Amino acid sequence: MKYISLMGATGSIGIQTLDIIREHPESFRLAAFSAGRNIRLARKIIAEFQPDFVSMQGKDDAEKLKAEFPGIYLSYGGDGLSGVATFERSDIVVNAVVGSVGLKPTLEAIACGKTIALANKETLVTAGHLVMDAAKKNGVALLPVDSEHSAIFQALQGEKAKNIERLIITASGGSFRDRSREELKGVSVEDALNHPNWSMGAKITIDSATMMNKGLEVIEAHWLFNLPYEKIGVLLHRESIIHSMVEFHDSSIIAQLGSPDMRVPIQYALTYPDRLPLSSAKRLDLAEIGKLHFQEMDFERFRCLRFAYDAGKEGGSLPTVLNAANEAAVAAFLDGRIRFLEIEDLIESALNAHVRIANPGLEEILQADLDARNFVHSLLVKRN
Ligand SMILES: NC(=O)C1=CN([C@@H]2O[C@H](COP(=O)(O)OP(=O)(O)OC[C@H]3O[C@@H](n4cnc5c(N)ncnc54)[C@H](OP(=O)(O)O)[C@@H]3O)[C@@H](O)[C@H]2O)C=CC1
Ligand SMILES: CC(=O)[C@@H](O)[C@H](O)COP(=O)(O)O
Ligand SMILES: [Mn+2]
Repeated sequence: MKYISLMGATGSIGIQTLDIIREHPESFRLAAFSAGRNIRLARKIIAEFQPDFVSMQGKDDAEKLKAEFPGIYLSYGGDGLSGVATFERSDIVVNAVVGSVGLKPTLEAIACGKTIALANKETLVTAGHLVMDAAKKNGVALLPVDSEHSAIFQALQGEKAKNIERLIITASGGSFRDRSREELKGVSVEDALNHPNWSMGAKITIDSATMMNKGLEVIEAHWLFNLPYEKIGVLLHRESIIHSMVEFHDSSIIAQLGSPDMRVPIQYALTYPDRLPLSSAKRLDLAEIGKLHFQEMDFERFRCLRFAYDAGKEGGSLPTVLNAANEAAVAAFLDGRIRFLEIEDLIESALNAHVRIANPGLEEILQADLDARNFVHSLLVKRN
């Protein structure tokens, strides 16, 4: 029996993690979870899974639930997230919150020796050096949940890192993969949220459409697999059947395939190095699929991908700024305050304005994150 702390239980990854726990009650128990503002779903999760510890984003919501469930320990805000991440009984922490708010609790969970199942890529983009150093120092396993990284992790089982030629991260192209830059000028939020292959939270769906998601994933892969950016490539693959590949020195390529279903990589992170059946997963019928398509990535068309490679290569505090500016810009787009192509303009301005810090500590990272958000907000105020 593995005891699980789930950060972000009410989101897309969180709900699918609960599906896995529900399917395997003999293997997993939900010990603690956090939610943001969705108290209705949090209430249902408590009733079904009877966890020991729950945290809500807001104090009012935590107090309401405390009155309804007096037997459960309730907390809120940053302290609550820390409480979930470090909950004594838990063996594994699934980080499924969205954004760099996931960084501090991840570091705290690592300091307590918890295994981390990481969906929250912003954590590694914001402070990959701190997270990887802490994991190494504490002997903690960081298991990828992101589908591409899970694919690479699976392809690397039994392989030696020295034999890797390069990683090939696949990209669906997102909601606007067939539109020119000219056609992107007037796209709506609704159009952008219509991902062709995956049903995901709003922020990552917009990141897929701008291709920032792939940029964040390149940086995530750099940290998880300890490879230079020159060895990490991106390939457009519209079907999202091959979730990523590893090419070795001898020219062999190992790929992981499957229907686009996040429950597969989530479950693999929870069962690793073992596997369990997954009754709900749709099996691939390759004969029915017939053909798979691949295409070179266009860095002019997808400027955010170029920003991410450049920020990752330069390192220091720049990836922190890339991520924070992106979070602020995507939130503004989702609020209807800016147009789609302005997301990349805001990020570019924040990157240009940032005064670089070579090897930032946690306080400097948190400050750079805050400053980048404030910078984007100041630009938004000026333009209104
Ligand atoms: N969805 C997917 O298929 C994939 C997602 N990922 C990554 O996984 C992470 C989660 O994505 P996804 O599940 O789509 O996101 P969602 O937006 O669906 O869910 C986010 C979760 O985080 C909670 N949350 C949001 N802000 C805060 C906050 N400030 N404090 C505490 N909790 C908060 C939300 O609570 P509430 O809803 O209650 O407000 C919700 O539970 C992201 O980093 C994403 O990039 C990676 C690969 C695939
Ligand atoms: C499911 C998952 O891991 C997402 O990150 C997904 O990869 C998004 O798809 P694209 O970014 O390739 O459009
Ligand atoms: Mn992914």
